[in-house]
Amino acid sequence: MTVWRAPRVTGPVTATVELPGSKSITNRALILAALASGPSTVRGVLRSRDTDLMLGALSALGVGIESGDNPTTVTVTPASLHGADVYCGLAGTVLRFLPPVAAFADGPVRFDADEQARTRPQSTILGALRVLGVDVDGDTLPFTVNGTGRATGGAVTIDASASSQFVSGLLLSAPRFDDGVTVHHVGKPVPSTPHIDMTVDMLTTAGVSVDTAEANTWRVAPGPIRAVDWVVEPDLSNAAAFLAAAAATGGTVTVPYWPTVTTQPGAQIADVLRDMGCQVTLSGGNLTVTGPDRLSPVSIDLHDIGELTPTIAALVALADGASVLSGIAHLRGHETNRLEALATEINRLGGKVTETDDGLRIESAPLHGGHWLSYADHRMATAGALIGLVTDDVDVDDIETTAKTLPDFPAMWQQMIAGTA
Ligand SMILES: O=C(O)C1=C[C@@H](OP(=O)(O)O)[C@@H](O)[C@H](O)C1
Ligand SMILES: C=C(OP(=O)(O)O)C(=O)O
Repeated sequence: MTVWRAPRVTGPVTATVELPGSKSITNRALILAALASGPSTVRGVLRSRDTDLMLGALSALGVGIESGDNPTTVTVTPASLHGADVYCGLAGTVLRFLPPVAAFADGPVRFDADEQARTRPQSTILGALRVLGVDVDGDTLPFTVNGTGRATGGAVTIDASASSQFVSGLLLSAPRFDDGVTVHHVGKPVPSTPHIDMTVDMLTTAGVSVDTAEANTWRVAPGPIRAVDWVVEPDLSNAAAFLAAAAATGGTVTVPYWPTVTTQPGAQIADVLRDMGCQVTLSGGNLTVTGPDRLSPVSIDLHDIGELTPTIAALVALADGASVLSGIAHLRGHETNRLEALATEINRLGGKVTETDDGLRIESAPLHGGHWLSYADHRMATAGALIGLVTDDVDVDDIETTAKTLPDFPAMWQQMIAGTA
């Protein structure tokens, strides 16, 4: 594990930063392509730990996965699926999207993952699969889905308040079940609903009928999944850390190829930065953020966009005044307990952060250097980089963990600040 001295600037950062593909779109496109009625090409594929784990797992199940000289273009050829060992790393999208796919293998599919993944919520999707007629051994990692090549499907009621990925995972494979799948959610509100919209949108693009007329209910009809040549948008949640660098330094950062219409929750970083006093423009596909002299604090419900929390928490720790981030109790089950981790690490550098029932209260305080722990969480590592950009002597532990979704992060960050004082 490398301890990385976060590069420090004293002037405004000015840069254009091109982001690789979205993790969430890549892993959905790969699943839909693997279950489709013919071969597809996926362009703009993110190559990172989470997406390479998905590629590896699909290949182990028998799906044809090919990429030529350009690793971001992948041809996926569906095949009958067979039993396999699937390793999920710490990837929620692999942990929750692949067990339903495994129902269609003709033998046992054994799932395992990183030690840290064992505390992430998982049993909900396994219980749902049992209701849908799938034989599953175990409720926690490691577990086995005993695929038989087909499954009945039908209606299932789950509590998806711990993760939207339970809903997305069931919906992505739903058309392959004999009777389709209807998912009802009962419980506290489902977080990250834009990610469910992304799932529904991509299923619809692949010719699948999804009925969302009733609140908290998703009905997917059985039927073929059309082969689609997918083009993956840049990862807007990963873009957030770079845009936040402009906000923190009074600089200007542009991210090209910003989609005008998207289901990615990361797009909402534009509104958050505006609320903090940044100028934000979208023109000709370029999203440009210019930071203010002083950042304003914000009180904001992040329930829909929880994945942006580490970046926003780091940024509001640099603002003038107290911010409250709410609606994110479910982050305690993300890569790590993100509420505890953010409070601990910002406080270690002199910050004033308290955990609330469903979020964080972050007051302004002068920050100083120190060791920033990453907890194997890519977004904790980038949050440390952001604070270190404007704070002397911040050492970010395990910077390699950014490879979960952005393997080139240290080089991209360095390139962003090249030429800045
Ligand atoms: O479906 C997806 O691609 C994701 C859904 C969200 O999960 P939760 O609903 O568990 O927050 C998000 O935080 C995660 O990064 C990606
Ligand atoms: C919560 C996240 O990841 P995962 O897909 O592993 O849930 C994230 O990337 O912020």
